[in-house]
Amino acid sequence: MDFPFNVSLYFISLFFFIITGGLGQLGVGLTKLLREQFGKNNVILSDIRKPPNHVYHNGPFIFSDILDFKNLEEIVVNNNISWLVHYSAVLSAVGESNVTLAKEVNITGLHNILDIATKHALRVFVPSTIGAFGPSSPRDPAPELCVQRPRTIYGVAKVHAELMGEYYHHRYGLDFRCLRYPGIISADSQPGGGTTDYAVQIFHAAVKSGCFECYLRRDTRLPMMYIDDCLRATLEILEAPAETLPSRTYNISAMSFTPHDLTQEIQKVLPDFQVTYNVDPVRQAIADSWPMALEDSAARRDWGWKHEYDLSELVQAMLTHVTTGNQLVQAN
Ligand SMILES: NC(=O)c1ccc[n+]([C@@H]2O[C@H](COP(=O)([O-])OP(=O)(O)OC[C@H]3O[C@@H](n4cnc5c(N)ncnc54)[C@H](O)[C@@H]3O)[C@@H](O)[C@H]2O)c1
Ligand SMILES: C[C@@H](O)[C@H](N)C(=O)O
Repeated sequence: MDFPFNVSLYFISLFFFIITGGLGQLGVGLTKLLREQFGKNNVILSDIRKPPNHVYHNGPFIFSDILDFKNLEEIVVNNNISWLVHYSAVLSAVGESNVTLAKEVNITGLHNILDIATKHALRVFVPSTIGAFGPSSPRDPAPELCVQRPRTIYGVAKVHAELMGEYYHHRYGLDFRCLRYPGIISADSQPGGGTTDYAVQIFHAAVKSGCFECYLRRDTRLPMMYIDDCLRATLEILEAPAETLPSRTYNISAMSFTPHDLTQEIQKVLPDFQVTYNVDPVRQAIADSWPMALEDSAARRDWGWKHEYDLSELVQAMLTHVTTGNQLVQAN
């Protein structure tokens, strides 16, 4: 039978997305990717902050505080939302300096998201993190299933999110999907107060001043990923047919490195670049409790996950973006 239009596109366009906490390091990039795939007006970016002009003019933006249940529910209903990507969070370092806020946003906020998603039959994506592991988890690598006793409020809330999402999936049939992201490295968006932020800041310092003071010890090895890989993985798990997902929470991995490894790789391009170390005991203790690598064979097997950026490609991409971005700023 012939159809007068492309049936797969027709079905795809039935998805309407909202991204919570979308003005952070990851949300604007994911919004761009989703809009390319599902249409500009079918993806609403939301946050509690005012967006910069280029974001405001690029597609639908709305104020949404995840702690305001009624307001969020109204947005979901009025916009016929079918997919909720939950990016709002208080990250690891900021969480330790404001535990009350982290509990509210990362635990109470998550409850609101899961209840609204269940009530209105939404699909929901909630990212987890390497921070969901703790000092008693296997560290090199951390498998999908193992002891998870994190020592940060951020990590405790993420384990709670994984378990609650999976519980709602089994109990109420909620289509819950979750990836444990490594530390994410991006050029044109700034990190929001985590332990892995140094791996973004170092590139800006290398290009701007040629020197950087690192708050982690030179031998602190952590799993990391370039933002393009992270966002593509996210799109891939959103698009994966439900029957291909025997798990609802997957590790994804790309590379692991120390500040010293990263410095040496940057020095291949900028030989005069210098790094000094001034260890912050809070962030060092967090990093020491996290895995050095993630084991991600289930994602590779179940939905074909494959990273594209290793350390050398990451450094080339970041230096190119940061340098070009700086030149654009100077030219304007
Ligand atoms: N960036 C990483 O390296 C990384 C790694 C692992 C997991 N993750 C997870 O990915 C998600 C996105 O991370 P990110 O780096 O973009 O975070 P971010 O800290 O940069 O941004 C979080 C956003 O949440 C918003 N927010 C805070 N309170 C809110 C509230 N009450 N209502 C609505 N929005 C609120 C903030 O305004 C901010 O824009 C988070 O869940 C984070 O835990 C990030
Ligand atoms: C790793 C991740 O969850 C975040 N970048 C943090 O350091 O808190």
